[in-house]
Parts: sequence; structure tokens; C-alpha cells
Amino acid sequence: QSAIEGLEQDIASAILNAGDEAGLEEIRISALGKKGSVSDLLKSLGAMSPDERKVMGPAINGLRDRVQGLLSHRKAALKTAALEARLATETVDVTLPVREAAAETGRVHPIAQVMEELTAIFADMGFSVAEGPDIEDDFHNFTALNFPPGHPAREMHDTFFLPPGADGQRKVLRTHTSPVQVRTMQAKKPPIRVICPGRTYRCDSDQTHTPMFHQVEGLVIDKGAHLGHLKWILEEFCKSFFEVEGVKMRFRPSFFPFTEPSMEVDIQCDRSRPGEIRFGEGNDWLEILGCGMVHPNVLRNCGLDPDEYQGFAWGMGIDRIAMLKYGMSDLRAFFEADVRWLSHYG
Ligand SMILES: CNC(=O)COc1cccc(Nc2cc(Cl)ccn2)c1
Repeated sequence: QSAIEGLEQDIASAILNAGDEAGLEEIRISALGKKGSVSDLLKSLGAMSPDERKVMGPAINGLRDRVQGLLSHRKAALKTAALEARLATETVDVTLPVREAAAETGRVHPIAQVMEELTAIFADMGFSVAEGPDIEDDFHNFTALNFPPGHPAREMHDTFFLPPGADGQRKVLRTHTSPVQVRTMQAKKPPIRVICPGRTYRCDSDQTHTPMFHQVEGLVIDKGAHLGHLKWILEEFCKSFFEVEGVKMRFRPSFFPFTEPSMEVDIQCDRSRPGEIRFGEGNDWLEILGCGMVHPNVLRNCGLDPDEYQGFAWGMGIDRIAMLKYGMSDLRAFFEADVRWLSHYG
């Protein structure tokens, strides 16, 4: 009996002094494991006389139960203590100042910004946005637009050709967004007022031309549409986009297969200060777009009668305008997706 009490004292003090769950587990094994001190006592019951067992049985089983109870209480206490210790060190202090968030927020790409701005300006004048496929067929990209069969623009040095489509048609990456206007004239009954922003592709890329760039074209088809309407629309666009009231514009004769007459438009600017350009002042000129009355052949190719409907159209490169607006020197920076560069804009 006294041996049992002695053993219980030893085990109990060991349990209470256990520093962590690992230590406690070792005590449990030394007491209740296969070769444990309490387990040995339980095994010794087998060799006792019935009278002896009647006394020792309850004593030893009681010891085992009390040791199990002490172990589970100590284990719970150690778990709680460990959790409190973690809570004490890992608390998040929500009152700390916010970390520099600039790195995480996104930016709208300058080209996307310019696209949105252009679309909004023309939307205010009653234009809707039309979109179309980047991969076009020969008809929509060239033939419908009055490009003669042997025209150089159709050659490989200018145009990306893709394997012919299932319909046997020659496929190209569109070299302008005019095909979208062709599709619109085929699909919609006039009056038509659309702008067609989007990606265009040319394979004569060099350090000032990237193989993919962005254009926005505009088209008006109506009865009696004339150059006076075109002039007004382009002046309103320039005033809004270049943010100058009295912007001077110059219309120069030019040539495009799909317009007759064709013109190129410059706006007045001042580039006397290096690396800087100002619009609406100075006596320098900057070409910003091409335009003209839609060629009658194009109207006919799109199923319209030139004696019933007339129209005018224009087209401009977006990348260069964006560069001017954001004072950028290198077109390639647009397409390198360098987040640090982007963070300067927007
Ligand atoms: C970058 N683009 C430029 O320098 C000049 O673009 C231009 C000029 C004149 C007209 C057009 N578009 C057009 C479209 C149809 Cl469906 C019919 C007639 N014309 C695009």
C-alpha cells in the first residue's frame, strides 16, 4: 500500500512539473505504457491470491484512474497555456499605419486610357462602338476596300498571312480596323455612325513600328453626308482630346484606295522645347489622321447604292497619340508590361 502511495506521489509531481505536451507524453508512457510502472502493478495482480487481489485490485486500478485523470487535466492546461502564448506573440495590431499600398494597386494602361477617352468623345457625338475579328479574310481587309489585286499592301512584307481558313479563304491579321466598318455596312441599314478601335498588325516592324499597334477608325454613312460634317466632327474631336479650344487644323490632299477625295489632317503644335510638345500654339504641324469620302466602289462592295447614300471615314494610330499625350519616347515600352513603368501613368 505504501509503495503505491509513494509511486502516486512521484508520478503526480512529475505530471505537475511537465513543461510541455511532449514531456507529459513521456510521463504517460513511463506510467501507463506497456512497460510502465502502473502497467507493471496491474500485471502483478495476476500472480496474487484471491484475498490479496481483493485489496490490491481496487488500489491499483484507482491509481491508474487517478494518473489518467491527472494526465488529461495537465494536457488540457498545457494546450491552453500554449495557445495563450501564441496569442500573446501573434496579435495583429490593426491600429498600425497602412503599409505603402501603391505597389499593389493596378493601373489602366495608357493605350487603354486613350481608347476609353476617344470612345467617350465620339460617343458624345452619337457614335457607337463596333468591334470585329483580328483575323480577317482577304475580302474584308483588302478587296472590299478597293485595294486592286496587285496592291503592295497585300504582300508579305506588309501583312501577316495565316494558313487559309476552312472556307479556303486566305486569312490575314487585319492591317487596319476598316474591315469592321465593312462588316457594319453589310450588316446595318444606314444611317451609320460607328467608331472601331482595336489592334492592328503589320509585319514591317522596326524600332519605330511594333508589329502590333492600335488604331481607331470612324465611319458615317447617311443621305447627303459631306465633308463639312467630317471637318466639324474632327475639329470637335481635337478640341476635346488635345484640350485646346482654338486648335488649328490643316487638311492636305492625300490618297487611300478606299476614299476619294482622301486627306491627311495636321494639327498646329509647338515643338521648339526639346522633349516637349504643345498643341494649339506654335507654327509647327503634326499629322494625326487620314480621312476622306468613302469611295463609291467601297459603298457598292458593301451593298450600298452610291447615288442613295454617301459617307466619310477617318483613321488614326493610337499608340503615337498616346506617346505624345504621355510624353513617351519609346513605343516598345507600351508592350513590355513593365509594372514599374505603368505605375507612372494613370
Ligand atoms: C492610321 N490610319 C490612317 O492613317 C488613315 O486611315 C483611314 C483614312 C481614311 C479612311 C479610313 N477608313 C475607311 C473605312 C472604310 Cl470601311 C471606308 C473608307 N475609309 C481610314
